[in-house]
Amino acid sequence: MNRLFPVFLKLETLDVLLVGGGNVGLEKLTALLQNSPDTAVTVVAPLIRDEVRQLAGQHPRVRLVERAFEFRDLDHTDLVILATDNPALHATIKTETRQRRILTNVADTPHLCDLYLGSIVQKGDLKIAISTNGKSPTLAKRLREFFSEIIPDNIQEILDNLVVIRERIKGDFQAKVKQLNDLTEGLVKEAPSKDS
Ligand SMILES: C[C@@]1(CC(=O)O)c2cc3[nH]c(cc4nc(cc5[nH]c(cc(n2)[C@H]1CCC(=O)O)[C@@](C)(CC(=O)O)[C@@H]5CCC(=O)O)C(CC(=O)O)=C4CCC(=O)O)c(CCC(=O)O)c3CC(=O)O
Ligand SMILES: NC(=O)C1=CN([C@@H]2O[C@H](COP(=O)(O)OP(=O)(O)OC[C@H]3O[C@@H](n4cnc5c(N)ncnc54)[C@H](O)[C@@H]3O)[C@@H](O)[C@H]2O)C=CC1
Repeated sequence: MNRLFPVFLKLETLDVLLVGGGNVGLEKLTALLQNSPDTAVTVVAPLIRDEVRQLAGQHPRVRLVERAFEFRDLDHTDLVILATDNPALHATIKTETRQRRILTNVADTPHLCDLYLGSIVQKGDLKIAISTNGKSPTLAKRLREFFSEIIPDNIQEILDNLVVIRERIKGDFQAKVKQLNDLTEGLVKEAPSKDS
């Protein structure tokens, strides 16, 4: 059983610290900004890759701090992602964030993580987060590709229509729930095959 509890964070209301600006840092920053482009992210690292700089250039709330991590970087931080090439530093920072009760993801180090990043399917307002319980991020990535392919492109249209219908339906809560369930029943029923 996978005991992780999934949530959808309003990341744009939080202050995120990313320690490390190399390949792994770039991957994590990309994941954050693809989902929540206006997030305030402070990237701290002595060496920052050009791709990270480019990304920061496109996102005004990303701040680059070109020096080694200092404990004061944890002040006024809600969420920390560690992505340096220094595992001993990760362990030291994690001890401090634990004490300060700041949730922390340590890239590629499940036993130090309070949370894992998921593989994310995005189609307009629809978002599906996938976890393999840390067993195979590659399978999570393949499943993302699979779901992106099979979810119809008009899903946003369906959602937009449902918003209108949802606002229009009168009556008590139970009646509203029933109507919405009846309306959407066909969406999950298999389409009849040609010879049936
Ligand atoms: C536990 C977790 C913690 C965390 O990092 O958050 C973790 C851990 C580790 N990742 C490792 C490696 C790789 N990670 C990826 C990719 C992704 N990894 C992501 C999440 C997670 N990775 C969390 C669990 C998620 C879950 O439950 O499934 C994704 C989903 C989200 C994201 O990072 O944004 C993103 C895909 C996004 C997408 O494309 O959809 C690839 C594939 C690739 O890049 O093509 C590889 C190389 C192939 C391989 O090794 O499988 C290693 C070994 C490192 C080493 O060998 O040193 C560890 C450590 C270990 O397993 O012990
Ligand atoms: N590149 C990849 O896809 C993978 C990398 N790894 C491992 O992950 C680790 C990181 O890899 P990369 O991102 O490729 O390394 P990298 O060398 O590209 O980046 C390391 C980053 O950490 C920063 N850093 C180092 N000391 C710091 C400090 N004291 N404070 C703040 N920042 C500091 C550097 O300035 C740099 O920005 C390595 O140990 C690597 O072996 C594991 C699996 C895949």
